Amino acid sequence: MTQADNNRPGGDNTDDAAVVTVLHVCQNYSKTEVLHDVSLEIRRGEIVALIGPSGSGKTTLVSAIMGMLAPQSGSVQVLGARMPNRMLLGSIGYMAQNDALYTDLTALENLRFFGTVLSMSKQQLRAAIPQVAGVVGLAKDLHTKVGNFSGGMKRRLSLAISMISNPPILILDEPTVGIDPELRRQIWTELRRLAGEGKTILLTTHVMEDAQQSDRLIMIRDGMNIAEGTPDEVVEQFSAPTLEDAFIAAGKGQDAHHSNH
Ligand SMILES: Nc1ncnc2c1ncn2[C@@H]1O[C@H](COP(=O)(O)OP(=O)(O)OP(=O)(O)O)[C@@H](O)[C@H]1O
Repeated sequence: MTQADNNRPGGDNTDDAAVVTVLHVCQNYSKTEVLHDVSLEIRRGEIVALIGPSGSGKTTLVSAIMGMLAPQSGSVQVLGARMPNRMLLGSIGYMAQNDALYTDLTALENLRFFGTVLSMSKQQLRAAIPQVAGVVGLAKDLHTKVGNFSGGMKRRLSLAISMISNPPILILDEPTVGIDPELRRQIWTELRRLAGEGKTILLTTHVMEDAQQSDRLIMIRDGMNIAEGTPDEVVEQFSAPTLEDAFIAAGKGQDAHHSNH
């Protein structure tokens, strides 16, 4: 553990400590309930995937975990602190679903900008920028204006930015959209390395390969946590041959549940 980790709130977490604890969270927009009594726990060094169909509440749940919204009921704790908590912003590297990048600036300038916002020194940036750019395969494109990047390159730059300050928690909203299989593999190797160092990684995904590679899956449907476990356990819970079949079976089960109420 680095000195920086020790200085962070809750940075002395032991290996099996819960880094994220969500308890009975409910969230409504107007009269629509988007999250219904969601509880979950994520431990240090785990890679957890939230999987669920479009509109099931994954991004809303992630926003509550990050403290970008205060849920109407229930609680969220991150590194032992109740969220929302501004002190924890620097401890969470976030990759949003919509790339929030400066298109008039180069990739290098974007990385420098976001690193500076996080109070990184010039020396820290000099070391971190080539490292994170290498991870996402953008080392040769650092001097290109982001406005000239493809969609996948923008996703990769957003991922690099989320990692720039080496935060203990990464929250990645659909990180591999538009990323080709070879680079996806490279990114997964890096995520595994980071988890091995004790980083905690939460991602949302529709991509079954990503779900399959995660340590644990949390299936979200209609704002509810309907299944949880390792990929093999989830497949078993639905008596399905593959994860994709389990995902489809979960949808059918949920539809049947609705028609009975
Ligand atoms: N600020 C908001 N105001 C009103 N409704 C919202 C707001 N944010 C999200 N919603 C609604 O809440 C529901 C859940 O949205 P959310 O973005 O959390 O789903 P998601 O699972 O992340 O979907 P996707 O996979 O498509 O990103 C959707 O019906 C969405 O329209």
